[in-house]
Amino acid sequence: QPKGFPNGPSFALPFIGHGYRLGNSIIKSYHRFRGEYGDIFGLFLGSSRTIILNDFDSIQESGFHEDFMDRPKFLAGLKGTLSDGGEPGVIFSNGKQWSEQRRFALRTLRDFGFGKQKMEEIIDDQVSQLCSILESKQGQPMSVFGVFNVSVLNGLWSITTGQSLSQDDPKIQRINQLFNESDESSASLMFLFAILFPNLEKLLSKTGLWSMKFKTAMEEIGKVCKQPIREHEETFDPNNLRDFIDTHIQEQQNPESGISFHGQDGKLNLQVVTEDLFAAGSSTVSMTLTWAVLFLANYPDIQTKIQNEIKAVTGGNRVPTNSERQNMPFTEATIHEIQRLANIVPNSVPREATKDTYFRGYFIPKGTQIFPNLGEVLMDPKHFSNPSKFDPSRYINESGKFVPSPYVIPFGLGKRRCLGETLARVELFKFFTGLVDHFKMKGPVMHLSARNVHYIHPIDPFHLKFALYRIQTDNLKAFGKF
Ligand code: HEM
Repeated sequence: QPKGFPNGPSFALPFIGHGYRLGNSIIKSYHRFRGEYGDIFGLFLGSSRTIILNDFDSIQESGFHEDFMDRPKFLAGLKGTLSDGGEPGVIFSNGKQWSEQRRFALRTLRDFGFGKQKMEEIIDDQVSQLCSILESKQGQPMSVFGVFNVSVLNGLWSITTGQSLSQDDPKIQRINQLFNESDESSASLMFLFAILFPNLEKLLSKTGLWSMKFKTAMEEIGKVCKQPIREHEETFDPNNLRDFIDTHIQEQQNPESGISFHGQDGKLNLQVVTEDLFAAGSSTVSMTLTWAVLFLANYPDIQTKIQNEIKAVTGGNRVPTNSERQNMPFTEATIHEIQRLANIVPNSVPREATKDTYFRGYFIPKGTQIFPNLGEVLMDPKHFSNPSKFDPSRYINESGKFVPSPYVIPFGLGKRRCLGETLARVELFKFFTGLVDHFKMKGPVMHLSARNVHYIHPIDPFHLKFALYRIQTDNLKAFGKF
């Protein structure tokens, strides 16, 4: 490594770098390296020079460091290329076009409300459909793995396209299947292989010997998203903006809008931003909810406490509204604690140094990948006493108020922090209270300690399936729409 670069493990091998030192859990290995080399350590992931940031202060500072704003180019060109050669969309885009599309998407999601369709109503509808499906199981043991996927996807479909689909609609079922395939593929060794050796991957897929499922799934998701965009372009009415897609089309027609909305670039950006919302906003929310069920099933007292809190706020004949959250400190605290321990995006999304630079006294050469290791902060004993313990009461002060911890950072920190945080928080609250209000969740006692749960790669479906066993739902009550 160059002089002044953060210390880290020695002996990187050609092509795989320190891959051979990571064992079967990257999360555990990083924890060990932090103990050996300190809060910031360096290593080679494949042939990419990388630094891993493991403490709150460095993650926060890096989030605002102007030389660390870009995403790495390893999936470059996957979703098409803009006229300046850049990446479209938000997740993997960079520079001016990233900031324009991000600002637009943030604003549109924040002010969301098209016609009579408010965001909360869309989510309520999904919660209600899901509860009916679970009720139809009549308390029989069932696996909750994947149960939330379609509801969350359906909500996103409504927000982006304005169409409300039923749970068994073939389109939404297909998107769900494709995302499952792409999640499984991106958790596999072959995915790593394809990223390390892109040319070989291209050759294999051209000859039909092997193709990266992640890529084919994402391509098909792209095609599915194209259809409603085409329909919206044909029926667009500037006086009646129906949804996210319409709002983007309006921006494309506005001569004063940013350059990334103009011409073919504008069309490609709409396509990829829509896909990005699906890609970033589906399994993150549904996996968090799945972990929520796992924790609730293992802590029946907490379940009862939340049921009582819901009853106290609503009088027991409806589910709470999003604005009633402030009167439900224990529910808020429990969701906060679930997000801390579920650790859904443990290493966040990587960024890249755009030039040779200095960070906290270290020299960081251009092209270095930066991974904010959020999981280390979420479990840091400096910030959480007995961090392995599932304990929502740690966020409740003496006067019974919910006090969120600044160190619970599942959405990341800085200028590229999660764009869908507001939506995710509403979804988590609505699905969570809807479920607890309807069902008593029981499951086999979790033999895994919270620390072990934390170490399982949360979006690796095989591991989660292994951890979840079966959860039994007992019908408590069903009223009105809910
Ligand atoms: C529990 C749910 C969620 C979690 C834990 C989560 C977490 C994250 C994290 C850690 C990042 C990377 C931040 C960084 O690079 O600093 C991210 C980025 C992003 N998230 Fe989320 N997310 C969630 C839900 C959502 C939802 C619902 C949406 C949208 C519908 C969304 C859209 C995005 C997008 C577009 C980015 C890229 C932002 C950028 O590069 O500027 N996420 N998310």
